Amino acid sequence: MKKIKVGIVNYLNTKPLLFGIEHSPVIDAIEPVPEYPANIARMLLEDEIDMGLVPVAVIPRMKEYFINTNYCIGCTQPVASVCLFSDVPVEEIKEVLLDYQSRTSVTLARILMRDYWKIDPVITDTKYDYRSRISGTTAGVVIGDRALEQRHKSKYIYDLGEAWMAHTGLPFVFAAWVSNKPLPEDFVKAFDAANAEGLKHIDEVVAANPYPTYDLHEYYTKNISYELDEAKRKGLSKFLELIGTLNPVVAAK
Ligand SMILES: C=C(O[C@@H]1C=C(C(=O)O)C=C[C@H]1O)C(=O)O
Repeated sequence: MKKIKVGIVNYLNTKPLLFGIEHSPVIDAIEPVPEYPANIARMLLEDEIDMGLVPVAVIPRMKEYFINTNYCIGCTQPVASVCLFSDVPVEEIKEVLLDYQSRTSVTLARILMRDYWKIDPVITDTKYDYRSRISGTTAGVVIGDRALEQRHKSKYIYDLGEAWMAHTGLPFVFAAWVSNKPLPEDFVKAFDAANAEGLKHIDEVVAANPYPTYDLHEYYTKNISYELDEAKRKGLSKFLELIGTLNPVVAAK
């Protein structure tokens, strides 16, 4: 049988879900494609993969989409790895560099700058590592493992998950298992069960990934929230609605 191509975010935050997938028979039904989130989004839009841990900000650009399983990369507390990093307080920021690896968080940052922080800095897209340019009044949105590193470097750290919750009172979903076609029900069920199983093995995942930069147990159990429950689905709808209020050119990036 043809394997289902699945884009898997190559960050530490995905390891618990990946552990479950790799230890489940469902691994034989898939071809895993490890990539950073913006590339997973592009591959799904271009039908190079069937499903992925897809940045939810690209959902409005899909002809047809299906949100599979009850798992996601979300947060109900500060997320730690999606932040606006700056040398100066937010109201003094003049330019914001946006992470080329992100689709959701850069969109979220635009919404929060407009509606929550009420600042209007110059927004600059990036194409490659830009972190050394975060200095003075130039701030940067950084996601993933690189954000956990940047926490040791920047004086001001504005957590985008925390700001979203302060602004809306809702949890946030960064990425979900989105497919561009309906997938077999028995596959989705097995994939859901594999995700659930992975989350029961956090201690093993932490042990397998020595990481002096940040406490991964804390990251997996307090910062990232993996259950795609009702409250998160509400947060997701609200976010998709707000994307529609952005300048269409920007929203479609
Ligand atoms: C919490 C995170 O969520 C990620 C953020 C994404 C984005 O901004 O597009 C996409 C996938 C998630 O892995 C993170 O990477 O730190």
